[in-house]
Amino acid sequence: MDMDTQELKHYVNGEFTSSSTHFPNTNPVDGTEIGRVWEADQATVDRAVAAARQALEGEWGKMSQAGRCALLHNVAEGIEARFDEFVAAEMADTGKSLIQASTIDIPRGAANFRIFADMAMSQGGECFQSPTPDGSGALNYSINKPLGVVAVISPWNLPLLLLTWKLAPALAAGNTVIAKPSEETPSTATLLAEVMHDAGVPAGVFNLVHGFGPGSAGEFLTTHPDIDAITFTGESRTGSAIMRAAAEGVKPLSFELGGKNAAIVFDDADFEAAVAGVARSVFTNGGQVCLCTERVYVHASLFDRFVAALKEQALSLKVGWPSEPDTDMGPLISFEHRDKVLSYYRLAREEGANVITGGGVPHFGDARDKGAWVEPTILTGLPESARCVREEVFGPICHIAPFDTEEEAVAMANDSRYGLAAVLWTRDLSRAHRLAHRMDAGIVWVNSWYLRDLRTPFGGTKLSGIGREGGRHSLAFYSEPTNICIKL
Ligand SMILES: NC(=O)c1ccc[n+]([C@@H]2O[C@H](COP(=O)([O-])OP(=O)(O)OC[C@H]3O[C@@H](n4cnc5c(N)ncnc54)[C@H](O)[C@@H]3O)[C@@H](O)[C@H]2O)c1
Ligand SMILES: O=C/C=C/C=C(\O)C(=O)O
Repeated sequence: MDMDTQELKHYVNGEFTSSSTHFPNTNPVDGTEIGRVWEADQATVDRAVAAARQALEGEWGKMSQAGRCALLHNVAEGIEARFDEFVAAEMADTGKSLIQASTIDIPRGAANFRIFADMAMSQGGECFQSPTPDGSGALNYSINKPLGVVAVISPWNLPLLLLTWKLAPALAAGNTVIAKPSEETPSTATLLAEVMHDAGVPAGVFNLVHGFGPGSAGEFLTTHPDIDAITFTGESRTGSAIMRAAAEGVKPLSFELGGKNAAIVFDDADFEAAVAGVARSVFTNGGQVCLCTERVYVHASLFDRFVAALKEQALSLKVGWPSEPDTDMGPLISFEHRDKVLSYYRLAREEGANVITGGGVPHFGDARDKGAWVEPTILTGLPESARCVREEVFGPICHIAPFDTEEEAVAMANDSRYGLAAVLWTRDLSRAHRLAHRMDAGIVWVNSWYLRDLRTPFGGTKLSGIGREGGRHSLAFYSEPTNICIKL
């Protein structure tokens, strides 16, 4: 793909195609247009769904598990063979740092295909030897069939990682897919289509349509009568809209949604580790990770020292050109998202926050002044009822509040409509286990953040989602078990 005159097409039934309208692709570093993206109309989506159905009932549906999983390994190798192209494309769409794109986003694209190909091959089924009234006995065993034609809708913050986190298990379980990446980040999804094509994935197995949500490809997919299931990662309110769209057809849904994640730093914590760990969990990817910390609770005895230390960390972040190897943070994804984050920076002041650092837009004196940049920001002094403490901002910002007792800390951390991730910083092993059990969150890290084992259940409670992804949890969602009872 030529990034200078980028023209991003859909991938339908094994062919790259255009449609009737297109939209610009913009680099948020300096606001330059880097190409154009075709927007799928209803007819394009209809063709993609029909191609997926035909593949499911054809070559792909008849292919062995081993054959499918060997192809997924080929895809992983194809991503790695074009690693630098994927890194460049991800950075151009998002402005994320070279460090982030090359150590997290793109490696996980390949890893996601490998983990689910291997787990699908090694996962057996259930079998029971059952008693019967006449004493002859019965054998109960289950087989897993694919759900069918699956719509995959993914967000812009970790574009390849989150697309393949859904796509890989869906294909490993034998489904066919129509994927719609975020309109903000079309590039690596299109590269992936090239890799899938070259890897020999049969036509119609993986289809890619570009576009927006309402009134565009996203809505055309979620309301399509021949879609069998929907897997979505994005904002909670979008999840509500998709639930409404899917309700008529009672479609299975997998949702990974928003968060307002808390970190709790206890008085016995390794102070330096906690400061560095919280800085990482607040500012990674400019705070544009669903698992990022936006609420920090620090034991009163450490509070002033911790605030000062985290401020020092924020000021030491290199907010700069994404391609520079020591850059920690780039711009936000778009001007629209920057306006949202800046509106919370203004709101924080209106709600009476102390702005410890940040709260505005950095000045570079070069082309970056035309990009979607904000300053890393730390707040204190707000009540727990403040909107900046309750609502997801999804930017490089956190609010720090003191606590005196465990009970107080847990109560504040759990007082949220979200329940995705929590981080506990303590050396007390008993407290770590005891409080991890009490957190209203799908994922709890102790003395670490974003350490990932892809076999573990990943997802959130409350407004943070429905279901879990990861390992057998993903394969279970993308499968329909049938139990068979044989009387002996
Ligand atoms: N829980 C997780 O694992 C996780 C991971 C990443 C991001 N997120 C969340 O995602 C959000 C940021 O991502 P975003 O801004 O791309 O989210 P978003 O909801 O705006 O968009 C996500 C995707 O949904 C599509 N979409 C939007 N409206 C739609 C509709 N009505 N019907 C069908 N498709 C529609 C978009 O085009 C995009 O592809 C944050 O809230 C973040 O917390 C959650
Ligand atoms: O922004 C959300 C990040 C999600 C990360 C994962 O789903 C993962 O690491 O598997």
